Amino acid sequence: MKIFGKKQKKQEHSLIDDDLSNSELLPSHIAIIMDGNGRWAKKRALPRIAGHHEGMKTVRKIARFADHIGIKVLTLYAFSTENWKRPKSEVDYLMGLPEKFLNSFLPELMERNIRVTMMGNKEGLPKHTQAVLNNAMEKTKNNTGLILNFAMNYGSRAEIVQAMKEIINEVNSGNLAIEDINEFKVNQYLMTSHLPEPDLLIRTSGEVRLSNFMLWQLAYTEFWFTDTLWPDFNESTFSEAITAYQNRNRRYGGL
Ligand SMILES: CCc1cc(N2CCCCCC2)n2ncc(-c3ccc(F)cc3)c2n1
Repeated sequence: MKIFGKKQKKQEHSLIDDDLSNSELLPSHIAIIMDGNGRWAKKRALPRIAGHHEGMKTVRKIARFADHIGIKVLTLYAFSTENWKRPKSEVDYLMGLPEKFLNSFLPELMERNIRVTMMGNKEGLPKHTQAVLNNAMEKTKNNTGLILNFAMNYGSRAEIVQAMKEIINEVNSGNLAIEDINEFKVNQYLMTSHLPEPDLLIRTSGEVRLSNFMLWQLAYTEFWFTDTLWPDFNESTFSEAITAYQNRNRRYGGL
C-alpha cells in the first residue's frame, strides 16, 4: 500500500519515490461519485440491492483508509434527486442503508474522531433515515478528524437556486447590499459552506459526467475517472487516484 506525501503519520516511511513524497500535499477534500453498484450485481446475476450492499462495504473501507492517510474531507454522492425515479423497492432499500451503516460503524467513527455531515434536502428523506442521520451528526459534531460528508437527496442546480433565493431575500430585507455579493458570499449560502472546495473528484464505472453534482464547487477540481465499479473500488484504486492528482499538481507547478 502506498503511503503519501508530507502528511502521513510520522512513524510511517514514505513508500513512494522521492520527487513525489517531497513535492505534493495530499488532496484535502476528495469527492466521489460512487457508480457501478447495479452493474456489479448484474455481472454476478445478483439483485441490484446486492450491489448497493457491497457498495456500502466499500464506503466503510475507503472511509477507514482516508482517515488513515490524513484526508480532511471525503464527500460521497450516495443518492441524487434523480434517484427517486428508481423502483420503490430499490429506493426503500437504499433509504435503509444509512441505518445499516451507522448501526455497525458509528462506534468506530467515534473512536476514529470522524465527523459525519450531510448535504441535500434532508426533509425529503423518510423520517427513519432522517432520525439516524440526525443522531450520527449530533453524536459526531465535536469530532475534529476526517469529515465524512454524505450527499443525499442532493442536486447541485437545486442547491444553487436555493442559495439565489436566500441571497435575494437578504437583499430585499436590507440585510445585504448588491455590491457585497461575490463568489465568497455565494459560497456561504451553499450546502458546502462548512467545507473547502474539492481538490479531487473521482467517478467510478466509466461514466464521464457530473450528474448534477457540486457544479459550483468543482470549478477548480482535478477529475479522475476509472472503469472500476464502486463495489470493486479499494485502497489501491484510491491510491492510484491520489498519485494521479499529485502528478498533475507537480506538472502544474511549472516544472
Ligand atoms: C441514502 C442512500 C445511500 C446509499 C448508499 N449506497 C448505495 C449507493 C452508492 C454506493 C454506496 C452504498 N450508502 N452507503 C452508505 C450510505 C450512508 C449514508 C449516510 C450515512 F450517514 C451513512 C451511510 C449510503 N446511503
